[in-house]
This record gives sequence, C-alpha cells and structure tokens, in this order.
Amino acid sequence: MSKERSPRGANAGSKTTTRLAPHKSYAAKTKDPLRRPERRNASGNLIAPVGQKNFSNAKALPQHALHLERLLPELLSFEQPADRVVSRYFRAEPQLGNRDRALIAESAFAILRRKNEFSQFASSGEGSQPRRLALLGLLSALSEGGLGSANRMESAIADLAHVLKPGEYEWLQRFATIDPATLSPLVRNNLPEWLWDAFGTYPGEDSREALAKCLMRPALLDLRANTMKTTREQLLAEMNALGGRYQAIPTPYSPDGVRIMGKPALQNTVGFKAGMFEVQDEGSQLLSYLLAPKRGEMVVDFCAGAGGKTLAIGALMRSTGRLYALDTSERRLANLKPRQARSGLSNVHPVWIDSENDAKIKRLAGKIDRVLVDAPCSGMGTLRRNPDLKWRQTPTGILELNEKQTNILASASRLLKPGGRLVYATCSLMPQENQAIAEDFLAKHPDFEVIPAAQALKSLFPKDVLPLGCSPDNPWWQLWPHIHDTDGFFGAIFQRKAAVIEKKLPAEECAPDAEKPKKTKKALK
Ligand SMILES: C[S@@+](CC[C@H](N)C(=O)[O-])C[C@H]1O[C@@H](n2cnc3c(N)ncnc32)[C@H](O)[C@@H]1O
Repeated sequence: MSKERSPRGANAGSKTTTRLAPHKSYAAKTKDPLRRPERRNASGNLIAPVGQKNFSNAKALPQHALHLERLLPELLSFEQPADRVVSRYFRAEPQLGNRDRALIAESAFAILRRKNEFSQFASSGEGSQPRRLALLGLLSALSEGGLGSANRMESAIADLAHVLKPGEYEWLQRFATIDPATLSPLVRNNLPEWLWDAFGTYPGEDSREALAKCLMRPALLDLRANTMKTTREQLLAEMNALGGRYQAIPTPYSPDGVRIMGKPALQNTVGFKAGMFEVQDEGSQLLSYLLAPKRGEMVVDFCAGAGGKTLAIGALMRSTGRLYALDTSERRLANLKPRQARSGLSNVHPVWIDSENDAKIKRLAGKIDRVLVDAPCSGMGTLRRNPDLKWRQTPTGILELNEKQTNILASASRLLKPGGRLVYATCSLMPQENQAIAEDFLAKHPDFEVIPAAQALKSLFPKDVLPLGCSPDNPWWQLWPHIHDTDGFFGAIFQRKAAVIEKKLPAEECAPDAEKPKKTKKALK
C-alpha cells in the first residue's frame, strides 16, 4: 500500500480556487445544481473567495452534501481504494474549488473512519440514508477534521444549520448527545470484528481502545524539509511567513520534520513546486534513519512505490552514490519522476521490475551496501489516512501478503554485500506481517544477524533512555499512532555476516566487479 500520499481532504485533487457561489444563484444558473460556472475577473483569473484565504473555517453549502450523496455509493462499495474514487470524482467535477474539495474529501473520509457508528445512527431519521451519512460526514469534518471554525459538535451543527432541511437539525442534535459508552465496542470503535479481535491480542486488551480511538481521527499533516534545498528552520520560517490560517511547528522526533497545524493546500505553493519539502508522515521520515545510508554508497529501495522513502534516503546520501528505486508498479514509479525532478536529487535511478525475481535484480546480487524493503502490507498503521483499508482488508488477504513479504525479503537480501544492511519495514500493526516475517527470515538465513534498533538509532535520540520506537524486550522498531502520533510502522534491521556469505552464495552472485557502479548501471539497462 502506498503510504506517502497527499493529506486526505486538504490536498486531495486540489486545483485553483474558485468562488463559492451562494446556493440560490448557481441553482438558478444551471439545471444541474452541482454544476456552477467558474467566476473570473477581467484578466481571466479565477476569483478568490472574499475572507476565506485557506481551508480553516470552511463553510458547508448545500451542494457539498449533494456531492457526498453522489460519491457515497461507489465509496462504500469498497471495490476501489477510496483516494482513487475521490480523485476520479473530482476530475469529473472540474468546477469544484480547493475548499469544496477539501470539505467533500474530509467528510467522505470521516464517513469511512466512523462507518459503524454513522451507519447505526443513520438507519433512522430524516431524509435518505446517503443524505444522513453525508450530513454526519460534514458534521465530523467541521468539528474534528480541522476544517471548521468550531471544534465542538454543537457549534458545528449551528454552522451547518443553513444546509439542513426541517427535522435534520434536531436529528443531528440527537446524534451529538449519544454517550459512546452505550454503544457496542465494534460500533463505538468503528472496526470490523476481525480487526478488533486482532488488536485485543496485539497490542492487547488494555490498549486496543486507545489505538482504535486514535485511528478514528484524521492524520496529522507532516512535511519533510528537503535538505538538498533548504533547512527545517528556513522552511518553518517561510511557512509561517505565508500568513495562512495555520501554524508550522517542528515535529517532535524527525530532525527534518515540519508539522502543519491546519489544513492548507500546499501543492500550489512556490515552496512545494521548488522542491523545498515533501508531504511525509513523521514515522515514515524516521524509517530512513534505520537504513542510515552514507555518501557514495550503493543503495536499493526495493519497493520504492512513488518514492516517499527514496527521496528521504537520497537526501541523506547528499545525492551521491547510486540509489536504485525498484517497484513492480509502473504507475507508482511514474509518480516518482516529478517528485524526483522537484527534489534536485541526481542519484536516484527508478527501475521497473516484473517481480522480486526479475533478472535485473540478480545482476545486482552481492553488490549493494544497503537495501530497504518497504514491503506491500495491509496498511493497518495508516488507517487515519486510509480508513477504507479496514473495511477492504481481510485475514485471508493478510495471509496472501505474508507470502509476498517473505519472498520479497528473501530476494532482496541477495543484493547485499558482506557487512551490508537490510531493513524490512511495513506500515502494518499486525505481528504476522512484522515480527513473524522478520523472525522467519532470520531462521532461514543464517548469513544474516539482527542489529537491535536501539543500537542503530542511539545517536539520533541521545536524550532518551531508549530511542523512540525501541523496546528493551526485542530488537525491533515499532511506532504506534496512539503513542507517537505517527502512522504505525514496524522496522527490522539485519546485517549480512561477512564470514558466512562467502561460503553460502553461489559463484555468480559474488561478482568480482561488486564495487563498480558503472558496470552495475549498464547491467540494469
Ligand atoms: C508499502 S508500498 C511502498 C511505499 C514506498 N516505499 C513509499 O515510501 O512511498 C509497497 C510497494 O511494493 C510494491 N511491490 C509489490 N510487489 C512487489 C515486488 N514483488 N517487488 C517489488 N515491489 C513490489 C508495490 O507496488 C508498492 O509500491
């Protein structure tokens, strides 16, 4: 699952701002109440809405509820990833401005986050079921999604009043007075039964409710300062100088992280276009420190996707050495291209592979200093960002992923030189995708040993007794949304032993030109 995506809601399919016309005027102008003309000034530029410079204090309008009603059937069929459904919908509705998109997307994701609770309440009340869900989604986006001026449900209902039909105001007020303790655990925690049970086993009954509650909230919006072009301090100063209704603060753990308090659209900013930053969860930023790449090294990002981690790794390498970004998805690798261009990195080499056994990979065997396997996984650590996954994933699906994870890790391990570092990572919270895969790998690969995460990270967090995400009981690295306010991540660090590799590797894998990047470059063409 791809993890570094645009912040839900705020930037989903963002485009140039259009005027939010009052309901009556656009309804009068067009037959379709959802299609209203763009408003432009004499120079042909889109007219910015008066008094609404950014996404805070978004104003819900009747058409927002109508768009949600249209979007919901496909979204709730769970046939496609929610972000794809929403992006496609926005492409088909080019008249929608940034704020419209932000509010519709945030409401849609709120409905996915709290599907059990909203569906139970919406089984009775005013209007159609989609209309009821749409109103609950808007209410959630305005009160908890960072889009409204109100952070209490009662005031958000008042903000929605002009959108409501007779009876709906009282209906929403009834919703606001529900005591969650009266709801069943599956309803109040908005999880499918299999996942609620799984969280009861791990992390355990004491903490599963705290985890589930955290996963019902929208994710934070974190940026990684691109140190090839700026520093975190400069980025903080520049973001705060823009004067939007948000605040930029340093992230608590990642040295290059900037947290945006608010929901601005960033994709049209000069800083984004100039490659000063990438949107990246703080936990994902930290993962590159497990790999700890050095200048001039040969590095492989085995499951690079659209390159969220590739770009962070490339910056740590100061654009030196060679960084292969492999992936089986052409679409995802294509998305890496513009990000790479913005980043200013010249050491990144995207390579499409047909599988983890592609012949191109065999040619790199034994030549690489560091390999990251950011494996395809259930994505259960990203449910704040991708809430549809909890309804789309199944225990059988996770079993299928386990086989893939095992095979990819085994194949990737062949790339490493003696003494080279291998990092296995997921954004899953499920031990069968994490610890179990890492332990199985160790058992089957005696030429590898574990480097405890606490040892690898200690220089990064010198003030802590144990570095962030490390445990005194095991060598793995794990971040939890309800503890660290990041996405959930798992990391295992292995090192290829020097002595065993010479005996174990087949002759063709111990290529004599192992340290000649030029030959390797040809080999991958
Ligand atoms: C968790 S995502 C990677 C996210 C990416 N590292 C990032 O930071 O944006 C997993 C990726 O593994 C890729 N993948 C799936 N099967 C693969 C295989 N057999 N070999 C390499 N990559 C694979 C998927 O296309 C997907 O992009």
